[in-house]
Amino acid sequence: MILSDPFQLPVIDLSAAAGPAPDRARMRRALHAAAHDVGFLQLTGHGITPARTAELLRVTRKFFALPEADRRAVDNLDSPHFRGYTRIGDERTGGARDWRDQLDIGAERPPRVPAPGEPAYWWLEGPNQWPAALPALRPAALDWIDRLGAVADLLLRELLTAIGAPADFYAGAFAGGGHPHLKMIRYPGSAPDGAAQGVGAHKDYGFLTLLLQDGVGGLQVEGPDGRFHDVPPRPGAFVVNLGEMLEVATDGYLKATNHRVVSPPGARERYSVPFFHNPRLDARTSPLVFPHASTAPGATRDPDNPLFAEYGFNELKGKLRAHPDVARRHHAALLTPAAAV
Ligand SMILES: O=C(O)CCC(=O)C(=O)O
Ligand SMILES: [Fe+2]
Repeated sequence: MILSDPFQLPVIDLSAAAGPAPDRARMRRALHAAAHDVGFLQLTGHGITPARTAELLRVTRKFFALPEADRRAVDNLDSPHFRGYTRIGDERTGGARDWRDQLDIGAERPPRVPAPGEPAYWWLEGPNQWPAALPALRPAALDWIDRLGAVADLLLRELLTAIGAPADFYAGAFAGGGHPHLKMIRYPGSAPDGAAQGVGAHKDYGFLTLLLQDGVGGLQVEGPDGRFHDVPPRPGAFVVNLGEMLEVATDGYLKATNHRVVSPPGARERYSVPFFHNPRLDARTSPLVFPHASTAPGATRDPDNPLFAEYGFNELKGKLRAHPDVARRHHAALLTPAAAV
């Protein structure tokens, strides 16, 4: 007998949002269950064409194929805004080294250096660093941010409707475009010491993450049994997971789920591009008004990972922890937990 894998992620076809009412209702029921029970799903029917997706992966691979000097020309050590290139082994999750390199990109905005008394999270706003050796990257990345922002916005509205909340409850938190974040990532195979941590177990900081992964695999999700389960790549689908803000907003009714990436074996490379649908830095995530609020179990309480309702503090916590070299170089004064908030 073949047992079905209980961790096969639910597949949600977002095109049903514009379809006949019965299809829409069925999709919303499935979305409600996925967000409440698992916190992860595979998203199809999102309207991003295979050609556009292939082009983004092509430009991602090209960036990592540039000579090291061209990648180092946009080193994130030179950005107080945590933008640019992080070398393999310079990022940390759960206190241990991640074996990946990456390019961090956000909305292209002028720097907003916090004045005395203003929250330190304004450091997270600022210009990107674009690789001069690959001019095609900038338009491709900014276009992807726009398009996935629109998909994520629709998905969030469908999710809020699905659980009985007003669809536009968080419109104010995203006013002006929110604080989107795109990460182009390469996992360059196994580390020389044999450690398998591509990226360590973590939750994402914001509302929703839409992940494009290539065909290699390695992403794993923590199940209710506390074990990590593979999320096999599904061609044409984005892996979607809920971030800490939705867990905070719903007092744990919706789940931000731990996930990690196991390094590909040997010298095999894996590429992925998560898009993080984050609200404005100064958005205070108000508790969601919805009919299931009374059954919410409470958000996770982990002394090593406090959850902040004001989004900017939640992201700043993560960035200081993940990029200690950038933090030491530009933000030494923020390195005590009390200073960061
Ligand atoms: O590369 C992946 O598949 C996941 C990456 C991830 O979880 C993250 O960067 O937050
Ligand atoms: Fe993540």
